[in-house]
Amino acid sequence: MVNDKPTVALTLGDPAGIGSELIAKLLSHRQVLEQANVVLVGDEWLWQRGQTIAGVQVELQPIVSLAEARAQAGGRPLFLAVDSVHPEEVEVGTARASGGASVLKVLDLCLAAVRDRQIDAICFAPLNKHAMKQAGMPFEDELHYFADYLNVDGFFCEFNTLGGLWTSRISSHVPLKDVPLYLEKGRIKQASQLIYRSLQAAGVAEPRVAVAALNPHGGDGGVCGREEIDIIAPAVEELNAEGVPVHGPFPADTIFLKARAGEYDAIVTMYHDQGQIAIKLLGFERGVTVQGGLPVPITTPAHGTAYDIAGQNRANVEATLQAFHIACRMGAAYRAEANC
Ligand SMILES: NC(=O)C1=CN([C@@H]2O[C@H](COP(=O)(O)OP(=O)(O)OC[C@H]3O[C@@H](n4cnc5c(N)ncnc54)[C@H](O)[C@@H]3O)[C@@H](O)[C@H]2O)C=CC1
Ligand SMILES: NCC(=O)COP(=O)(O)O
Repeated sequence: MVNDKPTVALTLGDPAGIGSELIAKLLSHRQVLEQANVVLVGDEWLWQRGQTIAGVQVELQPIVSLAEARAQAGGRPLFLAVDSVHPEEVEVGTARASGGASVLKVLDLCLAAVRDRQIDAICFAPLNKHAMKQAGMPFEDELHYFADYLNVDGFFCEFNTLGGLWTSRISSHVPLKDVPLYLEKGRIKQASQLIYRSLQAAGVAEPRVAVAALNPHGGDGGVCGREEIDIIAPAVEELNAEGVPVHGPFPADTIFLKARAGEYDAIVTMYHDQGQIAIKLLGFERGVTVQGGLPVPITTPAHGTAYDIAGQNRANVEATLQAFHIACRMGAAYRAEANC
């Protein structure tokens, strides 16, 4: 029987990491089933292993295709079993091509289903970019893979969220030495516009967005680098002139203090660790990554595969729970948009 809840696909992530134990813990939370029709997509043996590690037992209802997820939803979480990797191909705590290929196979199924509106959102357990590259993924990360799969031609970037604070990025999973190559006025404007509009769509009428500088002390008048003067400040000025009121550039080592004090809703960061170190220090257990700029909702915890603790039942499930909550909210909006 079809109900009003969003239908959210969960995946087990990289089979050598903490994903399967996290999803077992997640599905043992009663509130999860109240929020959404959940469909787990993954290998049966890996799901069993996750439950054993987590010390939980959750009854699932098998389905044979994501096309039946909506109609079958109602009671227990649904389970679409796939054959993506075998136990002997997995060494816990080690990145392998077999693990990367498994992740890609499962994600492909989910991407097609969310694109075709058979489901409303994806929340994936941590994957491993090294393993995915070993499996032949030709992109810098999964976000580029998703964008390619979904034929996205606009700007996209990861958003990292912690409660009410969001970040977007000019550059992401690239070597630090290449970061300046990404520092273009156009990209800064697009990353600012994307987070501004996304916050508005999420109900923040007038988002307060700050743009971080690149260099120490915001370049210190040009003696510590000129990107602020030549690129970032002109981008901010143009944005303001075009009706996107963002502020900055601000020295990156202190702007998060202002955000923590509640002065900003979002910070546009110039590179991965500039935002992630701050966000993870502010709340490692609660951080979520939202795949920004895609036409479909996809979320994941901000932490990774944690190979060092995989299989030990030490993985904290809180960030996965938060990622699931956000997937539910975004999935409900995605579904409502289709019904308009
Ligand atoms: N959601 C996703 O798919 C993400 C995937 N990654 C990928 O994960 C892989 C490993 O990345 P790392 O930089 O080593 O970061 P990581 O987050 O996997 O691990 C960093 C440290 O945090 C700890 N940790 C992580 N999650 C935890 C949890 N839930 N509970 C308790 N402790 C936890 C780990 O034990 C480790 O000591 C990389 O391939 C990266 O690309 C990274 C971030 C997000
Ligand atoms: N898989 C999501 C992801 O990698 C996001 O986290 P981060 O690497 O951007 O920190």
